[in-house]
Amino acid sequence: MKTSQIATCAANQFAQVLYFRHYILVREFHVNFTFCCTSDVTEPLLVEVDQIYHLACPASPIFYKHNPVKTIKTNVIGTLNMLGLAKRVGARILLTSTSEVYGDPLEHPQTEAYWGNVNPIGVRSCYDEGKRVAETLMFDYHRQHGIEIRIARIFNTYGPRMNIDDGRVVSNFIAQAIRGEALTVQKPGTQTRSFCYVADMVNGLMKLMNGDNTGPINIGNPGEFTMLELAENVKELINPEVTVTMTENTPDDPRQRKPDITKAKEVLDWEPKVVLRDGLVLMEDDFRERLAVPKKTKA
Ligand SMILES: O=C(O)[C@H]1O[C@H](OP(=O)(O)OP(=O)(O)OC[C@H]2O[C@@H](n3ccc(=O)[nH]c3=O)[C@H](O)[C@@H]2O)[C@H](O)[C@@H](O)[C@@H]1O
Repeated sequence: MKTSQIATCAANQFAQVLYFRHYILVREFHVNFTFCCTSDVTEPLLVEVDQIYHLACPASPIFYKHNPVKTIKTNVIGTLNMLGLAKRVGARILLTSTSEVYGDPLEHPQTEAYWGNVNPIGVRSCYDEGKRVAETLMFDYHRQHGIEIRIARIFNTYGPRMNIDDGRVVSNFIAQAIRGEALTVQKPGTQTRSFCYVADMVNGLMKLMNGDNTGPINIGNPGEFTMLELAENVKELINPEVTVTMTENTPDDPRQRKPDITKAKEVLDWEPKVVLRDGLVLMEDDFRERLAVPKKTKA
């Protein structure tokens, strides 16, 4: 029996990420996937589906901080609408939550049992607290109405087809290196992130959707890098001639982030396969093509 699925997307900037996720789903995993990107999930959606990938929300801090009211509406009203849809048609719904629910974590690495350290009134709160409310709504609908839910906590995803001007660190550094511009490391540069290649991420999401566990489950790559280390890797792999410049950071930037993926391994039999240096090269190829800057051939 064919399963009909939709994926939601609320903002143009996230559509790029969603697009390549969808592209990989269809081309690499050969699933039956009806892509239904509404212009705005804060409006009700009337479709008949079996599975809902609720991905909607701008994910780049620059974009979500640009319109915080719209961001939190997407997380709260958008999630309510998608849960309403799931209830009406009896669909299973997967929410892409985020490592941001752990805030600036005091536990390291982060397990799903950690409740987080989040500023409720800061400039990132529209996203962090928005996703926390979205998780709450998912579990309330599950307990009260018996909706089948799945929650993934995504840790920094990167890969080909990402918006070149997305503003997040991997796309920034790769575009800067290709253009021969200085890599902008935000201070202090010792803050860490764990970067997961998009194909690994999509594989994890699909296993979660089609498995038996509600989650929340961390989906991420435990390889942890400081932003200075990331810059050095990009420089070495893409353009050894570029410099690294230190720039001002933004409020509430988490100082460390690394997923404990024990649960994903046990429950989903999933772990990431692509190491950062391989993923960066795959992303470089795609960015070079779109920026029309071919790789220099050695003389
Ligand atoms: O994937 C996640 O877990 C979450 O992380 C992101 O937030 P963040 O990790 O802060 O994403 P970036 O903007 O890529 O920043 C990562 C680090 O790089 C630094 N950075 C960013 C941009 C830049 O040009 N240079 C630079 O050093 C930032 O200060 C930060 O410490 C977003 O909030 C969400 O997309 C997502 O849910």
